[in-house]
Amino acid sequence: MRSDDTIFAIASGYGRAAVCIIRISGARSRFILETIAGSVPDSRRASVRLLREPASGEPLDQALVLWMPGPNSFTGEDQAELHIHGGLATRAAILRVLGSLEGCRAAEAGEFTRRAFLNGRMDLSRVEGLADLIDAETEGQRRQALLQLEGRLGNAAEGWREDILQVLALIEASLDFSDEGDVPDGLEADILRRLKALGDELGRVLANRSGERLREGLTVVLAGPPNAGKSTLLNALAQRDVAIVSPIAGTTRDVIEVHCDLGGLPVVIVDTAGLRESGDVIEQEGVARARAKAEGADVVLWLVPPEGAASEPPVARRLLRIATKSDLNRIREDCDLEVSATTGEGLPELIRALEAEAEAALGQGDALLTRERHRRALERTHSSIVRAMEMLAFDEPVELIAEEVRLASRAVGEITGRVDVEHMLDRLFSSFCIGK
Ligand SMILES: Nc1nc2c(ncn2[C@@H]2O[C@H](COP(=O)(O)OP(=O)(O)OP(=O)(O)O)[C@@H](O)[C@H]2O)c(=O)[nH]1
Ligand SMILES: [K+]
Ligand SMILES: [Mg+2]
Repeated sequence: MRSDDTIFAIASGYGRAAVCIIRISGARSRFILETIAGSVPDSRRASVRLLREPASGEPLDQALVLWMPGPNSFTGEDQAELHIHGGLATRAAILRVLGSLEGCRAAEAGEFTRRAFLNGRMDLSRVEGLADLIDAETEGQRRQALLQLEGRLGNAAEGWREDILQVLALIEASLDFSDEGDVPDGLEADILRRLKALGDELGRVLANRSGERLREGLTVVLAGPPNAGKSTLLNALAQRDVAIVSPIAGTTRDVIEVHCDLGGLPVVIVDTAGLRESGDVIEQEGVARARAKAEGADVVLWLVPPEGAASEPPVARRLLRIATKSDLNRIREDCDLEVSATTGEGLPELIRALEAEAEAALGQGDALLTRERHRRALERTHSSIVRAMEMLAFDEPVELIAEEVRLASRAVGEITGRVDVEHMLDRLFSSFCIGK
């Protein structure tokens, strides 16, 4: 695979459709339009063209054609789009012709966006925002992904990096003033103040985990004794026949997950094996998985059947006790809610309770971090800042403190995928030259 190939791909999804959009990017985009569309339309003006097989001149389709020269295109390269008719034979014919042209090939997954990143059109955080936007299944996820695509995290990370580099410049500048090799007192207070403000801010950002949860969904685990009605309730909540239901205790062994949209927030509902001692090794494994799932869950719904629960509920962050099969009219005490999956009684209340849990855990989308990757980079940034403050307090050598601050700038740069830290330092120091 060559990175200077011109690539093409269907951008509008597969299957029969009214219109199919083929996206093209690379140096031969103009040549492709000249070859199959006869001529290149005005830049960024949708124009109708008859597409022809280059060798025979035979018509392939009537299409809307776009020409978007670089560098102000999505990928930064010359780009074209063919809006063709969405029939399977039409698209197959045009893809075949494109593939037969020299220097042109089908794109790999993510290759358009990879080129956009490599050409500096998008930083890594925006690339991730774009991926999340395409995957977004709920309103909350859509909003969060769009904010990230628009650069909310990327801009914040760039701002932190600029602050860190300013501190670094001050530390390096103090080399010129200091005889003892440590930071002179006059500068030390200023540097400490800046580091402290930054450390506090990053600490606040790290404390908010709702962005990652919103991206992945709130996990709600259905747990309880065998035959409590877990699988029946899962099917009722999912409004689909996902899990096998039977009067036989020990029906469910595997962990079954269903993604739901509750009030615009993503919730993953997990059905598990009924908790009991069992001689059956497969059921034992199911029970072990059920316990592990419950322990990692955001919310456990502990299902209590009419005959009561023989075992204790698992350890959980949040636990709601749900009396099941309320149509059987047996009173259970100490339950938060009563439901009947058979009649639907209590289901709206249960859904509202879950919506409230999701709202509380996922917040209003004000979190900056949406992935473990961001968190790890920012944690390293934060600990380097804290260490640099300690080193300053202990009058350690300037060079060592500078190195620690440099580590912080590199770690925060990973969020946007910036690698040219050194270049940035060059620019900064050229405008910051003191005395020499
Ligand atoms: N009357 C009544 N019966 C129910 C209700 N929910 C489930 N049942 C019945 O209870 C039995 C067990 O239901 P399941 O959903 O398989 O229970 P489970 O907790 O998943 O059981 P295991 O997977 O074996 O642990 C089945 O016969 C269901 O039809 C309900 O709301 N009312
Ligand atoms: K069952
Ligand atoms: Mg079950």
